[in-house]
Amino acid sequence: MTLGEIIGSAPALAGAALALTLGWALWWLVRYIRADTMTRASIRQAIRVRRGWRRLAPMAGLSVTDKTPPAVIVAPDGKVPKPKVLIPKIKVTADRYGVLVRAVCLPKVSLAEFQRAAPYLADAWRCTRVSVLPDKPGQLVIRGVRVDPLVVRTEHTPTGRVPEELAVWHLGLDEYAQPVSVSLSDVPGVTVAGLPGFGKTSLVNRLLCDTAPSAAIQYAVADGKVTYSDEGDYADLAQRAFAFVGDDLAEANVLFKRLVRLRRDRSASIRALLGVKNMWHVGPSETWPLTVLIVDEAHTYFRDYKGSDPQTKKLAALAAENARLVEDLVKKGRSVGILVIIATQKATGDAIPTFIRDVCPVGLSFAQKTAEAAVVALGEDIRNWPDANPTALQDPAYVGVASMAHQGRPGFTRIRTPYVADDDAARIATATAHLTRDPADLLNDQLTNGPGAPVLLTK
Ligand SMILES: Nc1ncnc2c1ncn2[C@@H]1O[C@H](COP(=O)(O)OP(=O)(O)OP(=O)(O)O)[C@@H](O)[C@H]1O
Repeated sequence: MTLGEIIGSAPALAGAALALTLGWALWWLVRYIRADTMTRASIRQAIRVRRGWRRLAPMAGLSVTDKTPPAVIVAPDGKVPKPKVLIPKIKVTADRYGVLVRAVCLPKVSLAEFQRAAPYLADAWRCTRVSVLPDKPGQLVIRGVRVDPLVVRTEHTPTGRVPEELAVWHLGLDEYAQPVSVSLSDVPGVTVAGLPGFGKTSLVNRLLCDTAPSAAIQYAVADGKVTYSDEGDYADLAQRAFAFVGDDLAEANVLFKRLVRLRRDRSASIRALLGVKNMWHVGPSETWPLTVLIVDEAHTYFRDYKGSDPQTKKLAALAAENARLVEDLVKKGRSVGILVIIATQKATGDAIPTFIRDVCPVGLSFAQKTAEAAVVALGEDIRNWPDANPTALQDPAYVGVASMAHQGRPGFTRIRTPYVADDDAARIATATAHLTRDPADLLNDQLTNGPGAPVLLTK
């Protein structure tokens, strides 16, 4: 191409560049207009972060001076080039809650330096909270939240579709608006505690609504707050449960025994029927469903009855046996696909006996009144994490916010759980009621009609 031709095509090139720029600007404008108010504010924030980065980074100690002279030591005019100040390259994206900044590390400007600078970045970016975590090798991800995700109420409308992953409980958003979920395949027991009216039922509703469309899960409910199944929080969900008991200790005892028998029978037959020792190696199925026992207002079933009259003694014996049976399910149920969820609003040691609480790998607590109650709910370690202590969640703004302990990980995570309306829960339960089966019947069917040698079941 000759110089003349290049000069001749310049207007066309300039036109193409202008069209591209206009197209890009239009795309951004449409994105901005279509976004909700919170996201718009974050988009403006992201622009400020990008614009101000070159000045802010050196001031926050996030730059490094490259003193090595370039290949040409002395420029033609005789001046020695100045050492170069390098600053980490960043890429900024925005969402409803704030900005996500990916930064490339430099020598001596890495995770520790960014973490040290986090409070300055939070001030400069007008964020309530900034966290810095490693991303890919040599890269970091900085999360800055403009709005505290814990105080923004969210809602969840269940789809009624079979979940892609049954054994995942999507709990909500953490304090950096990142989704938090727990894998139920690793979890034999979950405890949920908290003052009345702070969101325990809504949390359990979400699990039920999201998983109920699958035939590979069955539920049993013991609700200590009611006497009959048509009362209380689980009234609408009862149709999707293969067993339901109210506050009668003896009835609960029968249900717990029934489930311990199922646990034993599954243990005895799992190798013959599934060919594995752990159900999670093949996953739950319609014939071997994940069996979830929900014990709400657990205090009713486990509390310490004191007194020497025959009636009190009988109740004390039943309560002690109930605790032992539930402990059996939590300790030995995981590998055969039994999960126990224990909820309580009482914050005394006998609401969830410590020998049960300590074998539940996941513990959640909504607001609590006292430090002792927080320890009862989440264990002694919560004393070392004052920021995450559920006693700090008593403000009405924190209805629906829980602090979570996850065994195997240090510390606690605070989670904004979404509200699930009772009507939605009822709709899902009605639509999926036909999937309800007793797992013990399913097991017996398989043993009678299925492959493998007959297995001796417990009496
Ligand atoms: N995640 C949430 N987000 C916003 N509001 C919520 C949330 N969960 C519950 N609420 C509000 O709090 C009210 C009580 O919630 P919920 O019944 O779940 O509390 P609870 O802890 O189960 O109480 P109780 O122990 O008395 O059963 C709900 O009707 C709703 O208005």
